[in-house]
Amino acid sequence: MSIEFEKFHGTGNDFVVVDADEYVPDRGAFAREVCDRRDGVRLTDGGAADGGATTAPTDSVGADGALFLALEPKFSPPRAVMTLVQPDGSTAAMCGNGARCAAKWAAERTGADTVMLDTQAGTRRAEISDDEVTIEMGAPSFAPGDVPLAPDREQPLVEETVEGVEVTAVNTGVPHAVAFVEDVDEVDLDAVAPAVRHADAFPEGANVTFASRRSEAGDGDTVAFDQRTYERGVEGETSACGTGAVAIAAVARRAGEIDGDASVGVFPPGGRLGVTFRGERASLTGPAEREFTGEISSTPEPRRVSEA
Ligand SMILES: N[C@@H](CCC[C@H](N)C(=O)O)C(=O)O
Repeated sequence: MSIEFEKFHGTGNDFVVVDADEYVPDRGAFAREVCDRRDGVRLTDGGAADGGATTAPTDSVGADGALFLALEPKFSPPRAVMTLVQPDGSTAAMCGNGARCAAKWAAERTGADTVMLDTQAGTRRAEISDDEVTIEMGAPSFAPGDVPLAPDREQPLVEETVEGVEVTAVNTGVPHAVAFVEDVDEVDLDAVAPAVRHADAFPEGANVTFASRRSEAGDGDTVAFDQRTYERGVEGETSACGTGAVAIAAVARRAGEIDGDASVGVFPPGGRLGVTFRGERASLTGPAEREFTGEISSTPEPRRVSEA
């Protein structure tokens, strides 16, 4: 069995995009296989890709997740149902950069410049231009039940020490523990983030996002932050995280560090993301690009639990 895919990235956060009509009986097993940075999707010459043909390690690309997209083009604007399956086989309710890639994918198929995306975190409107996609991200929530925090917790977790790191917990579609530090590049993410990601405070886990404020903002931004995020499901650092960028802006806003209408530039290792607010609702802007298309030569079949 072989299936077609497209490889996209949003500010360096990269995804294998699969039309939901393709036969993938076990999405978790598929994502574990194709996202593997060593043995997953690989580039071959001429920009095509094949899941099993190439062996040169320098050509390995993997991905931060597999996006399954079900297009419903008969609506105006067109809609797509987005499901993100992560490299560990788990499903995430929302992905800011993945949603921007999904919107670009749907726009390329339909010619529309507005797309509605149905995610597990809600329906999100996306506006697509030549080089950027802006997506509505909803209202970030600090409420203990929304993050979620431990069931006996009644107050938001704000500037509290969790596993040695002072964090604020917010849900921007998925949970984030946000820590402001002097310099994100000084943080040993692999050493400190896993304990926070798995802390009892977060019964469903959390993405761990570090931020430091830049002394100057540019590009029309009112304020700018550097970002590094350790992602749940990837279990490592990614080049960018859209929900993390919104989380930084939301926590800074809650702390009164930025004005309600500020245009916030967030700089993960992969580039720049823009965050703005209309009332309590956030929007996320950044580049989304198709890198190449290909076929994956084998589709993992569902495994019995005893084989897993
Ligand atoms: N990279 C994403 C976030 C994906 C979900 C996350 N790993 C989780 O499990 O919550 C983004 O751009 O927002």
